[in-house]
Amino acid sequence: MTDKTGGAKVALEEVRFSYGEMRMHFDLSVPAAQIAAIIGPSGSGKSTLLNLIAGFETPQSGTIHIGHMNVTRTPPAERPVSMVFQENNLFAHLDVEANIALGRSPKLKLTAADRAAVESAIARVGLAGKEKRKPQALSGGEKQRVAIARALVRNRPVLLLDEAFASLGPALRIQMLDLIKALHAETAMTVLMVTHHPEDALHLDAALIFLENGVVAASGSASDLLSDKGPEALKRYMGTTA
Ligand SMILES: Nc1ncnc2c1ncn2[C@@H]1O[C@H](COP(=O)(O)OP(=O)(O)OP(=O)(O)O)[C@@H](O)[C@H]1O
Repeated sequence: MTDKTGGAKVALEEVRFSYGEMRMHFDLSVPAAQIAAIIGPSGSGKSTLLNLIAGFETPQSGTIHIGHMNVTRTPPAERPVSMVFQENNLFAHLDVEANIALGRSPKLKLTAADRAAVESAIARVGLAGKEKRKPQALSGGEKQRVAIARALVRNRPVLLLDEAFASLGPALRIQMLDLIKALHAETAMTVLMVTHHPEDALHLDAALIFLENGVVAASGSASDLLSDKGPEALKRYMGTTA
């Protein structure tokens, strides 16, 4: 796949959302074609932030823009995003090819162009020869490759990864990060990635967004924020304060 999808800017303005007592307030902007890693303690609001962008949750107030589109009240399927979760991305009764093709046509009514896009995505994520396998015959890493291929054929400018590689071992996680890096270089999509590994942001040369208690406590380049001069709150999270 060599077509440049081209990313879109993701901007949340004064977005407020709460689950009971847990009040969250997001004001942030990720430029088009940037990779941003979202880190922070458990319960700080990382998944909620992605769910608001994807449309699985709706803000109580504030606005969300993706590119020039105000998507604050837009249903998830109509937003220009794809999302990959930690698990359960695939339908167990469908083979690799069909699981990916769902990204083009939810009823699997495929045109020749759709089939070509699916074939190309399968090759791009390194699954050629495994098209007819069902998810149960795939490793954890292969399953996530299928989910990424589905996102690729959707051709959306924003990719959301919610701890997508958390259940993989370290070497496989790095392989998947390298795949994202290569796909990003080809498509220039905007990537927002929730991770419990701040070093992932360094590996991807990404921006870092650090959440604490439902707000952005720090943001900037990963190498700056993770250096000695980074904010105290981040050092506490990293366990690097004296
Ligand atoms: N569906 C829900 N109903 C009620 N409260 C929720 C729901 N989902 C999340 N919460 C609460 O909202 C807060 C933020 O949750 P969220 O899942 O966004 O955090 P997170 O940073 O992704 O955490 P983790 O790293 O553990 O996945 C937490 O206090 C959580 O308990």
